[in-house]
Amino acid sequence: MRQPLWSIRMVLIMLGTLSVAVVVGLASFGLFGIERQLEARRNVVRLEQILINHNNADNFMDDVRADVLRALKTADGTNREGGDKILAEVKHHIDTVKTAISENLAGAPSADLRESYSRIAGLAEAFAPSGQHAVELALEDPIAGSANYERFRQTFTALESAMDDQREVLQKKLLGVRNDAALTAVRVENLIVAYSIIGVLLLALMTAVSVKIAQRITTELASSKEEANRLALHDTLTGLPNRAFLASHLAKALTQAEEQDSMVAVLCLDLDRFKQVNDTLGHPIGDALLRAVADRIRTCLRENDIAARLGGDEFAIVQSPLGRVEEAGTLAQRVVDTLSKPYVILGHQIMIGASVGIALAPIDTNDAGELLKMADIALYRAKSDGRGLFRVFERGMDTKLQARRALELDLRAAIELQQFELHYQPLVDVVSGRVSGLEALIRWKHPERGMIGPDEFIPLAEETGLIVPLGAWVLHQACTDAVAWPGDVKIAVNVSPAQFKGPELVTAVLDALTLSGLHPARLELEITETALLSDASGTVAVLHELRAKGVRIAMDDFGTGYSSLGYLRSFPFDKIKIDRCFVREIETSADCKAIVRAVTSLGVSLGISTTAEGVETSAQLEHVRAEGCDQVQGYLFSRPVPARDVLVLLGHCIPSAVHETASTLAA
Ligand SMILES: Nc1nc2c(ncn2[C@@H]2O[C@@H]3COP(=O)(O)O[C@H]4[C@@H](O)[C@H](n5cnc6c(=O)[nH]c(N)nc65)O[C@@H]4COP(=O)(O)O[C@H]3[C@H]2O)c(=O)[nH]1
Repeated sequence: MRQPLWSIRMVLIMLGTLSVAVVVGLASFGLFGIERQLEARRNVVRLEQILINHNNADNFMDDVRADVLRALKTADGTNREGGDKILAEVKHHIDTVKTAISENLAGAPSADLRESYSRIAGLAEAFAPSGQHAVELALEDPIAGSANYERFRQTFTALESAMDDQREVLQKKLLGVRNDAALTAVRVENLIVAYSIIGVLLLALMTAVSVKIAQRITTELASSKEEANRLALHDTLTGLPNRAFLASHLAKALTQAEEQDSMVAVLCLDLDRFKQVNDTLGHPIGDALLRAVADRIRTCLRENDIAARLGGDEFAIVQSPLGRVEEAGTLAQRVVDTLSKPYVILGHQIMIGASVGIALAPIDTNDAGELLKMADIALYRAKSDGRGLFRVFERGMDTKLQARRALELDLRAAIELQQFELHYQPLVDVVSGRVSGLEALIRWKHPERGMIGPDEFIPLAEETGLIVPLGAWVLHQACTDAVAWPGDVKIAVNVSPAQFKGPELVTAVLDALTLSGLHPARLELEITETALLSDASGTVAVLHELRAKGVRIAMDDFGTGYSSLGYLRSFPFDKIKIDRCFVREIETSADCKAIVRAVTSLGVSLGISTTAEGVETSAQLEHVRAEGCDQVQGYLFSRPVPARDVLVLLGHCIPSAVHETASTLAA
């Protein structure tokens, strides 16, 4: 966009400069031409004036000659008075001649004229006394006067012929300057005409160029307006239509469907695991992945369907016209399958999935906004049902969802407001009966609902990613509380599989240890086998990193997963916690008893200690102890207690509970 505007500016600047140059040129030329014309006129006038002076001088010379002749004729010495009068006239005429000649000399416009006039002025100087002298002598002695007249006549004739020659020269010169003036006038006129033509042509050229530029600017403005409109309705990253475009398209599709008695489906889709990709591999890869997803979605559509990006990793499709409800399901499944295939982005092999929610018009509603909301509700259901699938909106879905959404909002606020507290449940050493550790168990002190247990909000926190800040808080709080306990008492903290997905876990653990000052060997992290299910190698690497810092790692809820034994091989755990479901039935179920036995003996052979969870009765304690468990945990010893009661609990309750049992057993 910048390039054309620059070139237009350059053309305008060049044309402007050219026009100014032409105008200045024409003006200077006009002034110059006028000046030359005036100069030529001045030369003509000057020469005409000289010629007039010249002719005057000539006439006066004739008068001098006549006066002198008259003086000679009347010279008889008797008429002295008349002679003096003639002499005065001669003097007067001679002065007039000399004045005219010297004026011409002064005003001569060229060097040659000046030179000849100075010669003539010399002759005039010589002729003046000879004329006077001739008259004076004639008055006194007519004979001598007559001889003297001869000398006067000669100087006079020389002057006369010089004057005649000069007149000829003057006339020729006058003719020349007149011609010159006429020629200059013609030339100036011609050039003015030529320049006027150039000016007019330039004006025409400028007008044409200006029109062209104006046209170009108009076209560019129109196309940039078009581009702005396109940008306003499209997502810049993927090129797909955006939410505004989708809304207007959906409104049109709904009207059309009503007229044609057909249906419209809205499919809202969300990418599974996109956030992790973005967080771990960086935004450039996240962006490239979104572009690839958009391309794949395009391939799933029919001609009339449109897909839009609503923001982040959320997309929507409007499928219209729709003949049968099943068509929406087919499209949704196609999208899920297409998007779940592996991607190779900038050398990274990436696997993500997609969940889709569908709402239908007119079955669910005819309102565009409502339809989008319903598709979103169905999407939410698809995600909570396990992801990688689609769900069609059903009445009643929204009530559950709204409750879930409300809980999510509450949970976010609770993290901000720190409405959580940790309770601690002792882990008792079977042999010594000592409390060798405590497990931190989170509680939510809800301002309206009272104390909420972790089962109600931990899954939601895991799903929404809120487990990351929440887990960091638990680690920090547990370590801080544990510092106040006796040095040989350990603290066990649950770590969710979701906490392994980002890079934050190691930092959170190390920060908690550093800030609290707790020795790493006193911290035990409890992880479930689910953490090892996806991206096992990444999780194992994190576990090794933590173990290298001195932190202990325990496998929690052992026996409830799918391939527990296999996971035991993937990492050298420090402890196995046998799930309470086996302990609960240890007295009645031979299987449970056998499993507890198998796990404890496995622990012995692998060098891993074992803890029995959920020991509620002395009989259960008796059994797990007989099977070889090292540690026990359960309501028999204590329910989880607030931090403030831990020291009391460490001092009194537990040892007596175990010792009682121990002595019972001994007896
Ligand atoms: N019936 C019965 N139950 C017993 C007995 N002894 C202990 N329990 C309960 O068993 C759960 C033991 O923790 P868990 O298996 O790690 O199971 C925990 C753990 O998976 C999770 N959880 C708790 N706190 C946290 C936390 O801070 N972070 C994470 N990620 N998960 C947590 O929530 C689960 C439930 O915790 P709670 O409700 O506190 O439930 C606790 C505890 O109160 C017993 O004798 N009988």
